[in-house]
Amino acid sequence: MKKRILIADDDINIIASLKYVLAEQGFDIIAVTTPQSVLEHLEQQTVDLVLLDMNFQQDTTSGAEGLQLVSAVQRIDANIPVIVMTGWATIDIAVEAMQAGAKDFIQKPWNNERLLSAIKTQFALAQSNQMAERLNQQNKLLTGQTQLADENAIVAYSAKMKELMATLTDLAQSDMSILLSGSNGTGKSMLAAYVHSVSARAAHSFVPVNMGAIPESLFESEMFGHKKGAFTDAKENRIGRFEMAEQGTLFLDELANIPLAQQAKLLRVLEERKYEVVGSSKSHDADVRIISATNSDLLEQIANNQFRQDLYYRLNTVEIRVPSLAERVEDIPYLAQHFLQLFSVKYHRSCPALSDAALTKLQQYDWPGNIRELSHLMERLLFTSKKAVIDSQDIMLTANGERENSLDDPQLTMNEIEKVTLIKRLAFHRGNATETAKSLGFSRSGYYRRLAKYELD
Ligand SMILES: Nc1ncnc2c1ncn2[C@@H]1O[C@H](COP(=O)(O)OP(=O)(O)OP(=O)(O)O)[C@@H](O)[C@H]1O
Repeated sequence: MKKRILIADDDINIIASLKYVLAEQGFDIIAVTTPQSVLEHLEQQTVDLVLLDMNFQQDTTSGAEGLQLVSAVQRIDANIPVIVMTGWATIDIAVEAMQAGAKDFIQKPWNNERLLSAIKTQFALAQSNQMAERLNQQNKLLTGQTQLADENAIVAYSAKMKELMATLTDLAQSDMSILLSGSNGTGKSMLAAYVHSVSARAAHSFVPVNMGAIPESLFESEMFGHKKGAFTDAKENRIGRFEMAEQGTLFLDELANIPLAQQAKLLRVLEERKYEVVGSSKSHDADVRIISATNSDLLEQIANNQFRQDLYYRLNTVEIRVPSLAERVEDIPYLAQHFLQLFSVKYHRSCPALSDAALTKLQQYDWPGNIRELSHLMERLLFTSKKAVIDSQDIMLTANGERENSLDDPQLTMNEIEKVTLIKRLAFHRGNATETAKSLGFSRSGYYRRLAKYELD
């Protein structure tokens, strides 16, 4: 949009030549000849800059009239830059005008280049002030929300996520088994907990179990519990996950990692709605709602005889696909700010803002690790950028979606090297846990132990 300049001078010849010079530069010009009409115009329309004569009556040389007008303009809108002009320039008038709020001072007869450069400088300054003010407001808003920072708050602004949340809220009212599918880090665990929290079972426990992390030999003991002495290592009675989730929700995460033999045991419990504690023959009712999650293609696993079809049908009364982050780029700015806020509260640091260019960069990246990756990046940026406004060059991403973490850094400890390697390998296998563990030579439980250790889970 064209910038609008208000010229105020009582000499119509001066107005004519200023108009000529400025209109040629593409500015929209309004010209007035009395102090009163300056104020009237400012009250009625948007003006981006005022070019003001300091002496409206030719015989006055004090500049008092101009000074009063500068102050009056400031009272109407302190953000409008005022450049004063006078034919009787003295350093005193210049100083007074600046003190009254003028941003610059031009001496008549003026030099066109100097005049244009002064005007352009004011427009550039006004724009950056406006930007700083916007960021300041955003920061205030975020700091004001500090008390409300909630790591369980689900960010869902995109149409896809709004629809998904509405479906889940609806399904939560039923007792149906829900299978959440989607890549790693898309929020499946969080959404499972959400369903529980708005369901009729909310007053009871939500019990997550990472099926990949349970050693095969301990599956029954973990899930159904054991009696003291039931096997060599059973030194105490142990409550299983089904019992913990009694009347609540049992969340079976990484479902595809259940070995076939254990799948049969789980299926029996789900069919009969009864289970036995290891070392006891007494049956317990399994009053739990099951939500499960997977990032694998279960149909492919069924076709390869790695997953039981009957168990799949038992668990997927409803199957919901959680979209990857790249499929909901509209959420990225909100998520990024949400995590910056959460981490700044956690680490007692002031919360930085993200520049528009930084947000664009985040939206153009493909996020193989999805929301978890975004969250880790925001945590890291809080320490590496240390700026009030994070800009695009502060964000280290590469075009193919891999992080620029160098293992050659001589400062890295062995743990840090392991963590970086794990992150890189996970990204390489696009979040596939089985492939990542296999390629690093870790057992499934060893892999999950490390994920937990480095807080990558
Ligand atoms: N919509 C969201 N709003 C805010 N935070 C989110 C959202 N979705 C996910 N998160 C956060 O991102 C991280 C990863 O989410 P979560 O663990 O639920 O993903 P997941 O799909 O279960 O991952 P995995 O398949 O690896 O188990 C968590 O810290 C979670 O709190």
